[in-house]
Amino acid sequence: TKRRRAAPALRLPPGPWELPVIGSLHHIAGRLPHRAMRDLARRHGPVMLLRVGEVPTLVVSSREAAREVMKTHDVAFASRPLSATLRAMTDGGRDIIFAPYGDRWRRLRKVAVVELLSARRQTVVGSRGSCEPDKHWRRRQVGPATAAAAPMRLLKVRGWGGLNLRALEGGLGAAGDPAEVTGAGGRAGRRGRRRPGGGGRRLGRRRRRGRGIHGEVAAMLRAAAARPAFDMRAALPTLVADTTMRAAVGDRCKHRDVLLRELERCILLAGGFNPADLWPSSRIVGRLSGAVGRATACCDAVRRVLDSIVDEHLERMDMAGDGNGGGGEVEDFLQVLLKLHKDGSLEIPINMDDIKHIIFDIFAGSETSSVVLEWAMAELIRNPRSMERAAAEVRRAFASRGAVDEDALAAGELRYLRHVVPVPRGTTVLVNAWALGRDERYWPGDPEEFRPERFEDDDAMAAVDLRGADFELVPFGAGRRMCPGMPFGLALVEHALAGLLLHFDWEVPGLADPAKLDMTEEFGITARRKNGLLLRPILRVPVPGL
Ligand code: HEM
Repeated sequence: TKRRRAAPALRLPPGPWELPVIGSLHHIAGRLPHRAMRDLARRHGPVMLLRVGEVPTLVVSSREAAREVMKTHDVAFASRPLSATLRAMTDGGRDIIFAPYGDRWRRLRKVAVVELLSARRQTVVGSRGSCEPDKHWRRRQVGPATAAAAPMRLLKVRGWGGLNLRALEGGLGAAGDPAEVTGAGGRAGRRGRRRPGGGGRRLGRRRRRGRGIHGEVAAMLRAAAARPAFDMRAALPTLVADTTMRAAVGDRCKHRDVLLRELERCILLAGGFNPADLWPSSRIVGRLSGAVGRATACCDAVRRVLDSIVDEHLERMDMAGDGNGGGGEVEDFLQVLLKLHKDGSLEIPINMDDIKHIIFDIFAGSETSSVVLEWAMAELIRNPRSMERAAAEVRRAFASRGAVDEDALAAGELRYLRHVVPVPRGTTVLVNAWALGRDERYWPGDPEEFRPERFEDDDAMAAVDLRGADFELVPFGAGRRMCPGMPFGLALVEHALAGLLLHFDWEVPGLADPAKLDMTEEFGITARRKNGLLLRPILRVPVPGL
């Protein structure tokens, strides 16, 4: 085909790396794909080209190969594959997560980083209004972990990631763009004081309405204290959704449950191996599959909710007259986007639909935080010694203060040269982050075992960085498309977990041996727990406000 003739070359290891998967699609569809692909990689090597339906799919399962994709050839792999389902869901990539790499993606991401996810904003969003943003950030970035942050480091859950989706769009070896916004922890954090789009005008930094991370976590803890059994599966996504929407649209969203339900559908559709996506050239398969129709329905339902949120905002902004809405006290992310739309100051104009996609991205992108929290709680329940140690440390740090203190928490060869093999343009690339985080070569001992002590100072693995520098642990991805919500996600996860461990001991009702807790995984675009997590809270440190 045309695409094949234009094939660039990627350095790959020797071996039988091209496998037709059509005959054994059950490997992928019937089991968890990341686990199935890890097993295939053990037999066939860390770089395999699978043919999943008609789609050439390069599966990458070693840190060297992951580095090739996400660092050496980051530009070539800087787009994500847009299957028919994803195209329907995102109006052809009008959002940030699935926007094709280029100027438009760069500018949208920059707006999100600067106006919502940067350290400065994160502090505003999460704070009780007390700490200085820059100091707060610097301490988080370079400072040695404080005593309070130490227990949280113990709780790093290895291999959070599922499959990182990338697509080979451009040629390999293209020059990088020095003006890239890589994430809130990088250059963007330092540059994040200017208005995106080059306007140079500083956006108002007013105090936000209501509470941020601290307040939402406190509300969850009060709810836990009032119940004999606490349903983590319901509570954690609610916590994350409320915190994120407060930051994005200024308040809790009254349509939160509808958005969560639609998000659930999107995640299943986006991560599923839909026939329409695997045989894109077949109209019959496309029609029979129904996935595109379901994706369009999801997209429409989300748009209806966001329509009403946007209308309310516009009304408030009109009434306030100063363009800020809410009586001049608040400027949330949606207002920033609406103003950019109205005054056209973003070099690449955004329309109202784009704005809705971006807001939903923020809502959807943060979902991972609740997945991580639920896994962390489940692992701690199964490993009472780790739980005991973590809870003891959190209580030592915070019990005398009566609550988690945000400021204290914040203070914390290429063997591929042998063969050069053509990789067709348009190939889907799956970096199996899940497999990397469980690889015996990088995590000796029992790599599947939850052992937070791995990350303690005297262990060889303590220096492994989860911010995209060490490719055996890439929960937030790496390179240009790395997660821009990392500081926000980490702050939320750490704060919520510290609160849960500070105030309560936890038990599983009716389960005598915690080691028997069900840990089955479910497949979706993120690696989630299959079954819920109903836990009994036993109050240890009074919850403030009760
Ligand atoms: C613990 C929490 C989180 C984890 C583990 C996580 C993980 C990830 C991963 C693995 C990627 C793909 C990176 C790649 O392709 O290299 C990603 C992308 C993204 N995440 Fe997160 N994330 C988290 C929290 C958040 C939050 C809180 C937000 C927003 C509020 C967010 C917004 C996004 C966005 C917009 C992208 C797409 C970036 C782009 O394509 O340019 N994430 N995240």
